[in-house]
Amino acid sequence: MTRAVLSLGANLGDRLAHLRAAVRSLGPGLVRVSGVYETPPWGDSAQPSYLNAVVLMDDPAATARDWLTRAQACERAEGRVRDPDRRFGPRTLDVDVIAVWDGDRPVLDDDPELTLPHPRAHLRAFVLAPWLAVDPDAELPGHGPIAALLDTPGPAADLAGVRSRPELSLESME
Ligand SMILES: Nc1ncnc2c1ncn2[C@@H]1O[C@H](COP(=O)(O)OP(=O)(O)OP(=O)(O)O)[C@@H](O)[C@H]1O
Ligand SMILES: Nc1nc2c(c(=O)[nH]1)N=C(CO)CN2
Repeated sequence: MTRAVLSLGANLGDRLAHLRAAVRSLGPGLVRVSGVYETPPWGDSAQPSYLNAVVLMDDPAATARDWLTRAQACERAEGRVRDPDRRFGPRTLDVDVIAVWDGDRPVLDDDPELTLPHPRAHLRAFVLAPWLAVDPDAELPGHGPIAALLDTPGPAADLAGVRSRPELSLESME
């Protein structure tokens, strides 16, 4: 049985529509959806700002690898095109697997195809802030409480630019 935290990001096209499509297609197993946040681009500043959110998932049948398969299927469905020359460049939809638990045990893996926890999650206010809002006691395996991570220099500096967009809810999409 696995639980997973996935992060969603979009900065091209109809950003909200891409996030909504991801939430809809992740469907069964969705436990909680964060609010939507407007965030400055991280890692490559010459691109539009992002909408970011985090979802908490739980599916007794899913392996850790299944979460990556589902994440990548969502990205493909939203027409994501990878630019090999821009590692952190713009995209219609990015779905990252932030962390996975098998029962109470965190899944740790240094496989480049699926590194767990996500190797840059602890540095990203655009992941930590939405996650904290839906699970204040959460811990990122190997790094500790996410509330404390948001107090570390990189995320703390970036947090000032992270803005809640309550009018852009992902929860009631009918
Ligand atoms: N935890 C993870 N979540 C998503 N992809 C991962 C993870 N660990 C490794 N990968 C691998 O990373 C590769 C590149 O993924 P992607 O293009 O989404 O990266 P990115 O979004 O540009 O950068 P970042 O992973 O820093 O957000 C994928 O082929 C995937 O197999
Ligand atoms: N604010 C923000 N910046 C990013 C994001 C993202 O989702 N949000 N995703 C990236 C992909 O690696 C690179 N930079």
